[in-house]
Amino acid sequence: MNNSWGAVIVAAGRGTRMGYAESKQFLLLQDKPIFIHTLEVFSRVSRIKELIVVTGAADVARCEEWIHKFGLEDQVRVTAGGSERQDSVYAGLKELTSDYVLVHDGVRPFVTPDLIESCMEAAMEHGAAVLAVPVKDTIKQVNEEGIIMSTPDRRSLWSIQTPQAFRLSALLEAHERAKQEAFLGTDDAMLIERLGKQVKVVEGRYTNIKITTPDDLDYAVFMQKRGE
Ligand SMILES: Nc1ccn([C@@H]2O[C@H](COP(=O)(O)OP(=O)(O)OP(=O)(O)O)[C@@H](O)[C@H]2O)c(=O)n1
Ligand SMILES: C[C@](O)(CO)[C@H](O)COP(=O)(O)O
Repeated sequence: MNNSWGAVIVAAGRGTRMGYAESKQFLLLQDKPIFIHTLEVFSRVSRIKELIVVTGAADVARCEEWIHKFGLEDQVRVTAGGSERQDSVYAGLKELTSDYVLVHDGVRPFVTPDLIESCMEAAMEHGAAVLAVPVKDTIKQVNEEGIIMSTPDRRSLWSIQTPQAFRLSALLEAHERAKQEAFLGTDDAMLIERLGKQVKVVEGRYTNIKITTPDDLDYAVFMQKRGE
């Protein structure tokens, strides 16, 4: 079995929860767009031979310009995404020819090569793997009236991150099934899980945040200053 690797970096969201006119993946951290920081980490993992950025159709040209400006043009291709994250991932998958794929949020710039590689190793052993961290808070299930219904055992709860790694053929099949059945998931592992397949959880790091809201951006600036 061959083990060639590609990666899809999704960067086609609007950043509604961030609340800025500019999409959050294009905001600058130390004079560099957030998605470029993310791409630079992936470009340092030598086993990844195909690197696709998925962005909004109207942003393809400026993404290509940034990719050129930061010297990544030999490693990275850009394609247009869709209205949901899942559509964007699918658009990226269709560009790949590798045996395995990593899917990663363009707005998780603090991932590191060692985390990416540990996810890749686990996917080659188990077929599918995701990074995650154990939840630190007590989690409650709450009903529409704001009343606590249950307290799940925290020892079995993990906060799921990206990258998420899969055999490309399996993830394409899972996306096509989800599309046919009008199922929309919040991550790619869900699409594999619903086909009855196992996904291995690999312990990541709390610093691998997704920049979602303005407080995450403050934390990202702090992390950059600290040299993460
Ligand atoms: N149609 C979409 C929606 C999201 N994403 C990407 O998926 C990642 C995680 O999504 P999220 O944090 O939800 O980003 P947004 O959709 O931009 O944010 P919001 O939900 O607040 O609008 C981001 O890198 C985002 O650019 C994407 O490529 N295509
Ligand atoms: C894929 C993901 O980053 C895993 O935590 C997350 O599910 C994306 O979710 P969002 O709804 O797009 O924030």
